Amino acid sequence: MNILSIQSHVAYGHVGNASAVFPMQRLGVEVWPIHTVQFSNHTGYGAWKGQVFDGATIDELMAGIGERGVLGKCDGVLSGYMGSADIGHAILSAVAKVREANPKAMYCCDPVIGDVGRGVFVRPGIPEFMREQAVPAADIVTPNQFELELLTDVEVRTLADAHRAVEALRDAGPKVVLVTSLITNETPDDSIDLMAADGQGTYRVRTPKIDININGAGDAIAALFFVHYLRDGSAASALGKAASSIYGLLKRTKEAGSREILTVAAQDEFVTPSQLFAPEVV
Ligand SMILES: Nc1ncnc2c1ncn2[C@@H]1O[C@H](COP(=O)(O)OP(=O)(O)O)[C@@H](O)[C@H]1O
Ligand SMILES: Cc1ncc(COP(=O)(O)O)c(C=O)c1O
Repeated sequence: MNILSIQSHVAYGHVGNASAVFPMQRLGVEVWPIHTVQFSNHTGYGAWKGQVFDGATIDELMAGIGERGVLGKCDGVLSGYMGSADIGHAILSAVAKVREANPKAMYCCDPVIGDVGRGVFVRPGIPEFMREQAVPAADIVTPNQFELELLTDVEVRTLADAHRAVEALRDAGPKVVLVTSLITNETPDDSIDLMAADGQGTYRVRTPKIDININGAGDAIAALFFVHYLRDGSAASALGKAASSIYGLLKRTKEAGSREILTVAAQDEFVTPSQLFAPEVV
């Protein structure tokens, strides 16, 4: 399997492609990473150095890959944090090129806009771009609860609200939705939920909440969910596997007291999670 992964990259630590690429490789996937930025470290540190690339750079790399004649072998495109609408347009043009060469290729869009604690943290224009262009073009989307609410205008307080919002998002285009970090009024204080739907059903996984606040978990779970969905063709199966792997990864990270997720040291969690969480139909 070959996946084109267009995301931010950091030299030190694990967010964006630096969080998503290795877990996919560890699962045996050939990954073609294109970086939208190259920073020293993630922005959670408050200071960083490096460059933001532009749409033309992505177009150029896509043209080069196209010249190798391999786009027909690309099974999927994964995108994350976009940086600017210009980069967003280049990502959608990359998706179109891949689909032209392989009509069966899927596009998984992590519609990074913000989260419940921080609010919107992307540049002006990006929320509208996600809503009007990226989400309708995607086969799979992986919003957190904040992004789900923003993209659908549905306030999610109950499980029924979550169902309504997920169906509204599916009506907008993507047939598969994974909601991360979902807290409804039914979620116990010591737990965190994930929900996934694919038209065959809607499923939930509930794991313990770990006392850790870390960057890059969303990037890794979107990558794992995408790979497992492409392989298994089932949101329930992909949800159970991806959620179990991320829980194991974060548990090991907490035990080690690390500021960065243990993408390398805890890599066995990607293949054989130490604890398996089975999805329930909701
Ligand atoms: N503190 C935590 N405890 C348990 N699981 C967590 C925790 N933080 C993140 N996760 C897991 O990682 C997933 C992705 O995290 P999320 O916060 O949505 O990503 P990000 O903010 O990095 O995009 C969550 O759905 C959850 O399964
Ligand atoms: C460049 C870059 N990409 C991606 C991320 C992903 O962060 P998070 O997992 O918190 O959404 C961050 C977070 O700091 C970042 O700095």
